[in-house]
Amino acid sequence: MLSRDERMRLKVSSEVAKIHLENIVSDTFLSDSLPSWMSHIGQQVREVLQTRGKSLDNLQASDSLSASSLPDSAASYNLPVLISAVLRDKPPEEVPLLRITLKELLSQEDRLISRIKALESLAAGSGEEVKLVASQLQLIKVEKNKIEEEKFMKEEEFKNLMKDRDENQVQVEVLRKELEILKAEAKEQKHRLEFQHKLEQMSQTTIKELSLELEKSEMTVRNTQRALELALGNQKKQRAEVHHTLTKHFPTFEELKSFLHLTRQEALQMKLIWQKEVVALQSQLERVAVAATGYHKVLAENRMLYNEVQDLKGNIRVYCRVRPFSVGQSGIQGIVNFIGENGEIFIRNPSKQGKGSCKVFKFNKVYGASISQEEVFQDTRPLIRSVLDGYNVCIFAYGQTGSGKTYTMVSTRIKVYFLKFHLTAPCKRSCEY
Ligand SMILES: Nc1ncnc2c1ncn2[C@@H]1O[C@H](COP(=O)(O)OP(=O)(O)OP(=O)(O)O)[C@@H](O)[C@H]1O
Repeated sequence: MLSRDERMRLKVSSEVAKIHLENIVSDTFLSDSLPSWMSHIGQQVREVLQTRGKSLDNLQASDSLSASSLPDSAASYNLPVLISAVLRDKPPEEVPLLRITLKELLSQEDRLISRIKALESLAAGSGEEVKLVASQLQLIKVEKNKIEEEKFMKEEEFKNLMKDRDENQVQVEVLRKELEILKAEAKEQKHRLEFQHKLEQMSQTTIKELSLELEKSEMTVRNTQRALELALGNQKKQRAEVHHTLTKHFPTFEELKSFLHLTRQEALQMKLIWQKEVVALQSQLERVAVAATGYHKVLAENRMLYNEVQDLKGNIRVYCRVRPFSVGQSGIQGIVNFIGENGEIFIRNPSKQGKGSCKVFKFNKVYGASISQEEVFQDTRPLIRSVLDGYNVCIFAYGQTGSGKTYTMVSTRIKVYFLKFHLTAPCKRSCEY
């Protein structure tokens, strides 16, 4: 009797074999490239196999049957019947080909049956295998524990390695920084050395230049020495010549000496005379100085009196000047009727008749239209003198536009008029503007 598990395993094996056989048959007979009679045979084989499959299912369903109870030649037992059934209707020329194909099918079926048997034997020995597998499982568990321990150890090692790596990284960082510092120092040293090298080069060139200059100056000294020696020789010669000349002209020198002595005596006498004259002049100067102080006093008094007179004449004086008609106004009749000698001017009003037709105005002085600039400036002369004496004076012109203010004040001949005062140099400087 087969157990339920064994039967299931057998069913699976037979299903696999069936599918395999079906595939072979369909590959062989149902291809589109085969002739129609071969496809027909394939179809018949499939049907036969399906009926066999059904019988197998029936076999598994009934518990009274066992796989071992099947005869070994069960498949071959049915196949000859099947072959004879298939070949019965076929023409004789197709039979050999079909026989070969069916032989192959038979051999494949045999192979499948032997595989089913092997599977049955496997199912029989499964208990022992389970035990084997359990022992192997135990061994595997032991191995697993070992592996886990190893794994733990490795993890610990890994952690230690990581720690070491971190420490090493820190050290590497420190070393890198030190390396950078060393690099910077090396760079600085390199710069310094380069600078020193340059300095050395410069100093070498300077030394060379100096040595050249030294050589030049040595040459110059030698030349100068030679020139000096020459000059000394020449000087000696000249001195000898001078000595010779002196000895030659000695009598003339004696004459000159006596003449000089006489001249000196005369000069001394003259000096005495001049001294007496200077004393006399000094006394005269003192007298002149006394007279000058008196003169200055008198001059100051005179100035004071003069300015007092100016004050008495009036601190504010008003002069009137009548402007002549210009060239284009020759046909117009003037309104000035009469100019008096004491500063009166009579103005006529043509729009009025009788008493109110003439008005009289009084000034310090009235200048007529024919009066020249010199005459006007002559009257400012006393005021200019007061300015020179240190008094403040202001002269200004007043009148309507075009009445001749600028003409009167800033004549081109004003400078000429100033020169007529015959001023002393310092006064002249202060007056010119
Ligand atoms: N006494 C004079 N004789 C001849 N020409 C004169 C006289 N006075 C003025 N004029 C002429 O009259 C014109 C006007 O004179 P000026 O420019 O001096 O007037 P003003 O009063 O200064 O005028 P404004 O107020 O516009 O400056 C000028 O052409 C000037 O040469």
